[in-house]
Amino acid sequence: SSRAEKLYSKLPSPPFKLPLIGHLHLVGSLPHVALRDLATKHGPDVMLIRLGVVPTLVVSSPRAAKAVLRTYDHLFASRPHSPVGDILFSGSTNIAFAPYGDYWRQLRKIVTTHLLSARKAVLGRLPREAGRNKMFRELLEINSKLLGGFILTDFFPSLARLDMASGKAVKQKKIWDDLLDDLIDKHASKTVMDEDEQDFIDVLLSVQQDYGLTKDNIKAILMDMFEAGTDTTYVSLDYAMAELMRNPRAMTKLQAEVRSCVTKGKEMVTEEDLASMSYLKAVMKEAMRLHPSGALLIPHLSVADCEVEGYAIPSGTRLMVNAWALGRDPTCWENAEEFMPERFLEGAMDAACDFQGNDFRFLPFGSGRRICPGITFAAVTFEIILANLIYHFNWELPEGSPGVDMTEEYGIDVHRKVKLLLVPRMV
Ligand code: HEM
Repeated sequence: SSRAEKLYSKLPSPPFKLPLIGHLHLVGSLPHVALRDLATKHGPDVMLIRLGVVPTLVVSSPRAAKAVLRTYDHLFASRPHSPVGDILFSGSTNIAFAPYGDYWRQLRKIVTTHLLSARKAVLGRLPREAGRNKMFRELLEINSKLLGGFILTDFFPSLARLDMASGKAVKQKKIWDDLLDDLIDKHASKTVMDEDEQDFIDVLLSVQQDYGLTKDNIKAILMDMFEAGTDTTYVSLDYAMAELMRNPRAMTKLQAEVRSCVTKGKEMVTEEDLASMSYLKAVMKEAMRLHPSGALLIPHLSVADCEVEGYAIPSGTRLMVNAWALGRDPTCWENAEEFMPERFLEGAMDAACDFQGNDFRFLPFGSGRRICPGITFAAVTFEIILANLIYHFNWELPEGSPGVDMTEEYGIDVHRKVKLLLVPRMV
């Protein structure tokens, strides 16, 4: 509307806006980096960019992040409509894309009370038929590209039906459907079992009637869990290993801690051993500070007018919070670009910093109503896997390796482009 346009025109905004595509040409292949650089010059707290026809508020300072994710969290807790999300998640009926409202609230309740409270690993109990895991990985990778937030359909809604991404999404959805229908049917025909043996699918089926979920709803939730619960954790682990290989001093320290905290002779590190591993937890935080896999979180959408940093923001504004930029802001972190897990240890400067959304410099899981519901699950998974990798092996780069390549690639999660190739040596 012309009123909204008037308000948008008052916000700081980068120059070089083009007709139709807006600032899209400035975003490039690594949007979190490009947006940080643009923000530094044109709007360090908030700036307005036009992605195609869509006005988007980009938040890049802790103070502004606190305004949109705490003070006005309730007003920014919705999601923009995504044509690709509609196709993949049957009308965006998954948690991550559902608009703010009763349906979303109910799904959050289901996952927090039934799925993520218990210790159930999503992939651990999937059938391991040949080829299936590989197919899952490929599906997840394509999904990630489709959902990354910088695809044409999102910014030129009128083109949605013509766009390639939609075509790909339709194909993609068909493959997911076949896979999930088969899994759900197999689970539905199973006889009652021990509660401990239930996986995510069993649990969802057991509450399906209470919550009035359709099969399509269940499939959308499962895709969310696979998407959010596997790649993000895996990417964070990959970054932690990559940083440890680049920082042998930190690796040595972690090895010493892990090996001393586990009872001698024990075969695996288990959850009970983790409590005393403070350096391990610091390594996890530091890897996520430098490499939050959701670099720009998931886009939010405002549902009412409000004022941020002195600017009036109209209802219906898309919001991106640059968590990657917050974690590297040289004005709020000492040696911001360096991998220094020590900063999070007791007695150090950032000892009190957690990733529960209370410290607005550090938002790898977001904050407020849309905060990741999988934090605890992700942290335990991360710690247990990294601790076991370190407990059993010394890791080396292959002979003649030029070192670890940290080049990034953007998708719904930001990941390293080149696979990490390491040689394990039994301890
Ligand atoms: C290291 C691992 C993980 C990271 C870095 C991560 C990060 C995030 C981020 C940044 C968001 C968006 C927050 C926002 O929009 O403001 C998010 C949302 C979400 N995450 Fe995670 N996540 C991880 C693991 C998991 C796991 C293990 C699960 C579940 C199995 C999960 C489920 C979800 C769901 C369902 C949402 C959408 C929430 C909503 O829109 O209400 N995540 N996560």
